[in-house]
Amino acid sequence: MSKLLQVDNVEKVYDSEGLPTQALAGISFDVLEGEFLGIMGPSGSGKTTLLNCIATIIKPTSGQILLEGESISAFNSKNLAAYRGNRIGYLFQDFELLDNLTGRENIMLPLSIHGESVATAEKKITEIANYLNITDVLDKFPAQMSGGQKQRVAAARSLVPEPAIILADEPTGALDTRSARTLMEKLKGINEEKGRNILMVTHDANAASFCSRILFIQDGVIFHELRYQENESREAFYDRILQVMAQLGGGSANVL
Ligand SMILES: Nc1ncnc2c1ncn2[C@@H]1O[C@H](COP(=O)(O)OP(=O)(O)OP(=O)(O)O)[C@@H](O)[C@H]1O
Repeated sequence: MSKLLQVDNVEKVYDSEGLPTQALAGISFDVLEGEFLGIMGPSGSGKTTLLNCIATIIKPTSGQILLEGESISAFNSKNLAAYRGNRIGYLFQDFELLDNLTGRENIMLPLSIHGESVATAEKKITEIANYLNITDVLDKFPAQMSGGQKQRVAAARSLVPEPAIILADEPTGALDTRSARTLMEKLKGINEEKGRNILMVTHDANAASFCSRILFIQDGVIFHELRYQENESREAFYDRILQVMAQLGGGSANVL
């Protein structure tokens, strides 16, 4: 499998009011084509900092990040806009849907920005809405949807421009157990059936058990790695995740 994303010796030191905090301490890993990679670790271990560096929301202090072999820090403003707009997709805990737009309009938003024709956009939306079971909420506003429906609309919005990788930060964090499970099953399906790449930060062992590989970080470096074994049950993988979490401390282990 080829390397989709390369994180090479990335260090991030925050300097707030002269008090330096090392959030990432020279972290290195690759995301391979077709992976659903989970990032876990205790609170303050650097997970969001890592995701924000990949999303170009913040700049690493040193080291480099490459997408499909290209260094994202070397992008000019045009390439950077294209990278943020359609090579990476985002899925966050708090949905971030626009309240005054319907589900369909929210999903349509990135397509309109990229100048997609209405007919093509409609076709893509119909397909993804069917897959995520949100067809009946497409004409509703976010306030008229359940949390799970909102998050699946947000997932559709992040998937529809077909980015090279989806960056998900605690996507199940605001969902009840059933909705969290549905979302994870759908994300796993999209990864396996449609070959979409996902990098997901989570505290939740259940959500992580849908990943193909998990990196555990502590103090800004990789502490451990787990790989889903072929023919392994999700429950067995979940148990292995819990064992590592017990060594690390922190995190939640609610059964989905
Ligand atoms: N803007 C900032 N300025 C200064 N320090 C920061 C800033 N953002 C994060 N930090 C510090 O960097 C470290 C890593 O934070 P980060 O948010 O990446 O951790 P995390 O693993 O995502 O935590 P959590 O699971 O609680 O969200 C922490 O010590 C945190 O206090």
